This record gives sequence, C-alpha cells and structure tokens, in this order.
Amino acid sequence: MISINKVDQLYGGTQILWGLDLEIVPGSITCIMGRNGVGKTTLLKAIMGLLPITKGEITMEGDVLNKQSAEKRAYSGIGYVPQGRDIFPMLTVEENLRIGLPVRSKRTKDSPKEIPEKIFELFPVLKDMLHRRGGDLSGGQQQQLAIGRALVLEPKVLILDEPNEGIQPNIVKQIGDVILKLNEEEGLTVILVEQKLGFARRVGKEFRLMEKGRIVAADKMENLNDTLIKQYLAV
Ligand SMILES: Nc1ncnc2c1ncn2[C@@H]1O[C@H](COP(=O)(O)OP(=O)(O)OP(=O)(O)O)[C@@H](O)[C@H]1O
Repeated sequence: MISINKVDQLYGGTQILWGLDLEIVPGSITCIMGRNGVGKTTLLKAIMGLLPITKGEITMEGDVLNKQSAEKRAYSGIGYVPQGRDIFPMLTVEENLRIGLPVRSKRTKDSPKEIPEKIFELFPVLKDMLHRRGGDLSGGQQQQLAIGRALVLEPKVLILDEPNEGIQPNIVKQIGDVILKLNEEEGLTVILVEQKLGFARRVGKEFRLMEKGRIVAADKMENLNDTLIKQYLAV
C-alpha cells in the first residue's frame, strides 16, 4: 500500500533518516515506535510531503508520492493528524471540519455540502460543540476535532502522530475505539506514532521500531516482546 524505499532525509546538514525501508500492509494498523528523537515525526512528515527527502522513493499503490505536493497527497487519500493537533483556534468546530470538504470533493465522486453525519456519530462531542471556537475546546476535544477533520476527506490511510499526548484517559479510550472501528468496519489503513505501550498493544496490529533514523524491528504486535522493549523503547 505505502512503500518507503531507502529514504534519506536531512535537516540542514544533519541526516535524520538513513536509508529507511518501510512497508505498510493495506488494512493494517501499524504503530511506529521508538525513543524520542529517532525520527518518527520526520518520517510521517516525509510521507505527507511536508519535508523533502534527499534519496529514495515513497509510493502509494504504485504511484510515486515523493514528487507530489502535500496537497496532492491529501487528494490521493492520505489523512494526517499532526503532533500537537494543529486545529485553527479562531475558527469554530464547524469551520474547522468544513475545511476538509473541498478536498473530499476532489477525491471522491460525492461532493457533500454538509459535514458527513458519520463524523458526529464517531465523535458526538463535536456536534455539541459545533459553534464553539476550536481554541476553546479541551485538549482531548481538539484531538477529536483534528481526527474528525482528517476523516472528512474519507481517507484510505489515516496517519496520526502521538494522538494521545497530554489527553485524559477516557478520551484516549474513545480515540482507540474509533481507530479500531474504522479499521474493522471500513478497512481503513492506519499509521500511528505512539509512545504509550498499552495503547499501542490495544490498537496496533503491527509494530515497526525505529532507532537512529532506521527501522530496526518489524513484526506483528503480539510479537513485541520484553527484549525489544528494553532494547529500543525503555528509557
Ligand atoms: N525543524 C528541525 N530542524 C532541525 N532538526 C530537527 C527539526 N525537527 C526535528 N529535528 C531533529 O530531528 C531528529 C528527529 O526528530 P523527530 O521529531 O522526527 O523525532 P521523533 O522520533 O518524532 O521524536 P519525538 O518522540 O520527540 O517527537 C531529532 O534529532 C530532532 O532534534
């Protein structure tokens, strides 16, 4: 589905990703894990086209992505929820969600004028808060808004960067339930950077461990054992 082949990425003169190879299985939930600073966010931004790569190739269903703009990648069906959520604080919840509608029209045959009801079924709080400003929502509600906004595109792949950072446990649970539901019922492919082991184990089907800008271990989530955790995750 998404294939990353021998990708290098540099910030200024510092190389962050080193010949990184990663294969995302269609219909899977893949957790990208690793200690702080190993390049997880950089990898997601490279997939999204928010950072240029210097070598290698990123493809989705055979199409080469790395020459496409970030906007074009969204049209191809990649939804992205960045670290820190990045919603528009001065716009209302409704306005934040509507931003996804023109992109959806470009990528699907339907061009709904209204936000699909499904978003409110998944996150009822967004309906209750429809006319509130994004900036007035709690961190957890903002995260639900950011995920809802990405889902308006009806993506084939949803990429989430540490969606649970600084969020209260009941909302972490709800976010996990939504990811599992979309995966199980609609076959949505999910790529998730996740530091919390409990969440990764509950939601993830596959794991990929990163160290120093490379993938160093890849397997099914049930095979994430204590040796790997000690070697690549424990601080
Ligand atoms: N804008 C930037 N300019 C220069 N270096 C950067 C920039 N952003 C990140 N880096 C460096 O790139 C490396 C990888 O950062 P990245 O955020 O991808 O790691 P990460 O694994 O996602 O870490 P974290 O879990 O802390 O988010 C780090 O050494 C970081 O200091």
